[in-house]
Amino acid sequence: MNKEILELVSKGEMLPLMEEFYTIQGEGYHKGTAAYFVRIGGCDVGCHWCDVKESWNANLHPPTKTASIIENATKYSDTVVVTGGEPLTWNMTNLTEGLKAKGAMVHIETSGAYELTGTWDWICLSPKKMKLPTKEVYEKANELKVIVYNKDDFRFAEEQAAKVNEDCILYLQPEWSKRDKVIPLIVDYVMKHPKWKVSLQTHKYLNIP
Ligand SMILES: C[S@@+](CC[C@H](N)C(=O)[O-])C[C@H]1O[C@@H](n2cnc3c(N)ncnc32)[C@H](O)[C@@H]1O
Ligand SMILES: Nc1nc2[nH]cc(C(=O)O)c2c(=O)[nH]1
Ligand code: SF4
Ligand SMILES: [Mg+2]
Repeated sequence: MNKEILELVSKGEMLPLMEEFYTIQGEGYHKGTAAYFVRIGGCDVGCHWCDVKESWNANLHPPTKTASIIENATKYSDTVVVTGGEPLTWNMTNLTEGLKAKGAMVHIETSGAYELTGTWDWICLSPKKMKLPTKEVYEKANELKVIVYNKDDFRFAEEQAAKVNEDCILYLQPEWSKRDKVIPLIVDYVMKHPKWKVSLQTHKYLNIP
């Protein structure tokens, strides 16, 4: 990236866009609802089971004018889900304010590991052990979505639930490759601890993006 582009990216006026697609939100509270997904490249959290590792290296994704992302997304849907990669790697103020000015509801999928920028109608916080969320995102999260890969993740889930605000909706989501093993554990756990709900990656069962 040349100096001029780097400067625009640092201001959030350009963003490394990996892909964008109109689909059905597969996970969490809004699952089943049509939404336009904007996937921004760049993440150094390093989850070994991440299902979009191709997103990690921001340099592989073309710096794209935020104004054109906004223009395009709002043609498809009045709900835009910003994901990645880790969207909070970047300054989200421009993108979210532009989308909201066009009347869109703006959601984020985030690990919460970096400063919370942008104005959001819905924050899905999916915390990761390697890089814990910031204090602000625990206070503002609308849903907490903990990925269950092994039994220790139930302990981690409770530790994270103790940090979020009291209105935050609590989900346990099986790590995809371990689903056969962990789904029975999650079902059992949710029946014993009904403040939690199950979230599945329903788009993978529907064979949609
Ligand atoms: C790819 S991440 C991108 C957004 C952000 N970096 C994050 O982790 O929240 C989108 C969502 O997918 C979840 N996820 C990623 N890989 C997964 C897997 N193998 N099984 C289940 N959920 C997964 C993440 O925890 C997150 O909730
Ligand atoms: N359909 C669909 N729903 C999703 N919910 C969160 C996703 C993500 O990767 O952030 C995702 C995704 O990739 N596809
Ligand atoms: S934080 Fe999100 S994008 Fe980054 S490695 Fe973990 S699941 Fe993947
Ligand atoms: Mg996904």
